[in-house]
Amino acid sequence: MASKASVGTALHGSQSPGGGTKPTTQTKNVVLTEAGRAPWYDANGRPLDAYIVGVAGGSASGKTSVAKAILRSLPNVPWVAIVSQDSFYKTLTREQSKMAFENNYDFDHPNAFDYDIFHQCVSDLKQSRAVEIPVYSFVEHQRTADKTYLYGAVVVIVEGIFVLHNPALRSLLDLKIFVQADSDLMLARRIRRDIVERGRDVAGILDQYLRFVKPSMDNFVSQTSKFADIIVPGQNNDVAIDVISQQIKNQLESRAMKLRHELSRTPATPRRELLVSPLAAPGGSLSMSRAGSRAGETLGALRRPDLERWTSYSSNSSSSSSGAGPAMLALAEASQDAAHPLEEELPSSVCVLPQTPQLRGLLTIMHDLTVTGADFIFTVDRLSTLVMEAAMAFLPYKDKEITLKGGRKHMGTEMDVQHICSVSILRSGSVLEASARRAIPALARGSVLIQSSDDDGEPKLYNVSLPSFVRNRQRAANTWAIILDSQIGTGAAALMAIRVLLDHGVQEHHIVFCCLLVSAKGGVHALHRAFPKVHVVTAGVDAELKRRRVRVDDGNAVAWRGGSEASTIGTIGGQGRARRGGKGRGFSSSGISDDDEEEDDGHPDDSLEHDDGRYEQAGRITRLNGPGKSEGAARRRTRICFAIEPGAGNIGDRYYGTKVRPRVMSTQISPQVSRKDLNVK
Ligand SMILES: Nc1ncnc2c1ncn2[C@@H]1O[C@H](COP(=O)(O)OP(=O)(O)O)[C@@H](O)[C@H]1O
Ligand SMILES: Nc1ccn([C@@H]2O[C@H](COP(=O)(O)O)[C@@H](O)[C@H]2O)c(=O)n1
Repeated sequence: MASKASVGTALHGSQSPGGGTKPTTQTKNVVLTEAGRAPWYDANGRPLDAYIVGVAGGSASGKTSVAKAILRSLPNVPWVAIVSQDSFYKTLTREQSKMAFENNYDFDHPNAFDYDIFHQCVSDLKQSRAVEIPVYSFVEHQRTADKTYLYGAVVVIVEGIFVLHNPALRSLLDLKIFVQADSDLMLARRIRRDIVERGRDVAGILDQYLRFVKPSMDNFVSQTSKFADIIVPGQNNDVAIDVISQQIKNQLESRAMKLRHELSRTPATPRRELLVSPLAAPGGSLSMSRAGSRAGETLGALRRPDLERWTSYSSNSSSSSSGAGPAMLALAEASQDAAHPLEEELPSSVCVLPQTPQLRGLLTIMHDLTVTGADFIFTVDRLSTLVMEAAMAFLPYKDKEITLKGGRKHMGTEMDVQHICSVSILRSGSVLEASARRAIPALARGSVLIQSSDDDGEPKLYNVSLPSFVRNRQRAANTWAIILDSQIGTGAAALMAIRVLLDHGVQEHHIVFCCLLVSAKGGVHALHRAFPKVHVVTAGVDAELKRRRVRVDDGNAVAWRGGSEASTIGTIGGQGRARRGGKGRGFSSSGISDDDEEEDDGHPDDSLEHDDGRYEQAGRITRLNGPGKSEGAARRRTRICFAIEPGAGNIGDRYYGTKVRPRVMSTQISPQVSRKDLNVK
């Protein structure tokens, strides 16, 4: 008889093999994802509100059915969640539970619900935070031990008999709907549903209906219809659903963010190209002979301001000591031999490994597109190890007494973290994973799959996979997270990954971002502006972030320079728009004009575009269709993207030996519910 509600199971009652009916598991907390989630935060990293729809009405009026119909009408909205008020019934005492099984407990009084946790949950979802929703069993009249993890919904539909009753809850709703149905229709539906899905018998249903359900409808529920923006009939409501879905689409469109170009803007710092990197010498030659030859060329090292910042954060944390300070200071002292020309060009949160001749040598191999795959992998692994070792200095340490030979005591240190995980930005972040685990064997692994949209170049979040301690808000607050990515260009993916962790409750100063390469003129500035407490540790810095025209190869952006693949960080402009032959929507909000995203400007495919609008051809040029192309296939097969210069190519692709990005057509985030489960056509 007992049946636990869990997400992802059938949403409707089913026939038992014997032909009779049996109560089935049912829950209404579902998420359906069809596409990646576009940025849900502004350029400062502040989250924008999710759109919250409230659906109230009498029991069996059709609230859940209306919620599902709205969900079906929003196929292009990536993540839509339905949350049921049932999840927030108060926990019953033993006595109350006995009453419930005897149909003597009033589940239709407003006091039957725990509005505090209900409000907190909806408020968290509105602020795009991850939540864990209680799972309720109508058969047991209790919450089960399970919880449903929910994260990433762009639209949240909250349904329940008292959704419009509580003023605080009402104030969270962007759209208020009341479903109206005749009481005899509601009773007929309820009898059938409660027998099939909730394990009840007719006598009990009628008894409960007359004593509690009907009076509640008359005294409380129907009164709340006056708060509704729209009254929807409980049947034949297609037109109403259309109107509602159009309203939601309009609202979402007006909130859409365009961040990529904004993040790629060159910060207003003086040009010091000769001082930026030995790899950024005039003409783009990779000059090892310059490595370490002048103190002025040394890139920024782990710097004292970072240590002070770290120390002040860690002293706020009760569990941390400043044990890492001395280690960091030692590293910093060792690199105090030179003034760092990039200090002005890199934000203080970016820590660049001391540019020793050895490190420059490794960076040179990584930048060299002619090295063998084995050499490249070997080099990337070594660089990853160096980066990870440096990153360890940002973790908290505490005193630890040990016993030496002969019984003497000695005070040492040990890492002081409750939970720690790596989060790879798939897939190029995975190249650092092995080194991360070598440095911290207990490291739990997580990942986020972020890809640039073919349509508008914006980063899209397709999947989030985090250890269970990050999915729990309390434990997430005590978690340290090391984000792994091979390079930071515009900073768009980095910003998104950090936002995901913050949404789960990981503290900003507990996040360390590890990468092999950043662009001095790229998104690290935007990253610092948005999240100044996140430390970025990198092996190298390249000078520029360049707009580059790339060929589109089967949906993957491939940039060509001298016949070799260059590093493409993100794209602007898209196949879809070009195929339609128009210029598409301008990106006025991000400052990109239609001219910026035009598909044909008469320039070669691998030309670099300077800030002043000049174009430059570098290396041997491989033209796709020759200069001056204006129509047809060439138009359809190029787009603008951003690339780090000089760049090391797509490090993930070079490491894994293919330039094909993981393609995600549609994906689901936990809980796993398919359109089929929802009977979505
Ligand atoms: N428009 C409709 N036409 C036919 N049956 C419906 C309709 N809307 C709901 N029902 C049925 O009524 C029952 C209760 O509907 P539901 O949407 O679960 O109501 P509520 O969430 O308000 O309790 C379900 O068995 C459902 O299949
Ligand atoms: N253990 C419970 C809890 C609630 N109910 C009834 O459910 C109704 C609300 O759910 P709807 O899907 O119908 O909106 C409410 O009228 C309660 O009487 C129950 O029977 N047992």
